[in-house]
Amino acid sequence: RVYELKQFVVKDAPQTVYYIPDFISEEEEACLLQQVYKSPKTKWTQLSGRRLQNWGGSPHPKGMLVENIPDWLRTYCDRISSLGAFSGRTANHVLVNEYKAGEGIMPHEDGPLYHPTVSTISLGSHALLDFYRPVGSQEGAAPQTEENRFVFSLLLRPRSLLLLQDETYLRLLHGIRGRGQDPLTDQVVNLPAARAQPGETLTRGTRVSLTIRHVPKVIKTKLVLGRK
Ligand SMILES: O=C(O)CCC(=O)C(=O)O
Ligand SMILES: [Fe+2]
Repeated sequence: RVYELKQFVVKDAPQTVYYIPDFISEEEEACLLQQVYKSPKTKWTQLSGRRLQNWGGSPHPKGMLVENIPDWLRTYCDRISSLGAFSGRTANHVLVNEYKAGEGIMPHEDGPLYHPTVSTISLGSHALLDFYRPVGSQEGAAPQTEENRFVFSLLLRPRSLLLLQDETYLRLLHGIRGRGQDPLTDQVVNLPAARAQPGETLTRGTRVSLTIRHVPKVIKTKLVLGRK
């Protein structure tokens, strides 16, 4: 399993980043987008700079109350899990994020409630995912601006799969700048795999991402209706 993934490792990133272009087909992308936009309006949460759908339950320190993941997402949870992404476990949680051109997500850590692997399928448009050292992690008196905490970026093309593990997931923050255009520099470490050149500028459209993860601590409700 790991052997199959090995060819997709991003060598210029700290360990461990896999970037798989065209992980899904255009038909699958279209179907997924259709399903995302067919979901009930109440499934969306509006945040500043993006909209969000949560599937599988709300992760909680005491355990996640498991909710059903619909088949259209379950297929991808299974497909990614069978790559060995979650050390033999199966993904049970999906966040759907929608970003309009110019929107983004502040640098953050995903926190301890998830297995330390995140997998992301991008739909509709690209994004530049930026990585930062946490505040306070550098010696000396240099001001801790976002700029000098910045480490590298990854270009996520539509239909690609990104897998982040280990150091990259645990020690760095990740975010997406809220802007409409992305100039590509050599700080984007997966340009060849993403079939792009430094110096190019990509214009953003609406991107929908599926963030697929495994939440180890769950509570399964035993609701047995109509029985003693
Ligand atoms: O849209 C993305 O690729 C990133 C989403 C993310 O970081 C999150 O939901 O925690
Ligand atoms: Fe995140």
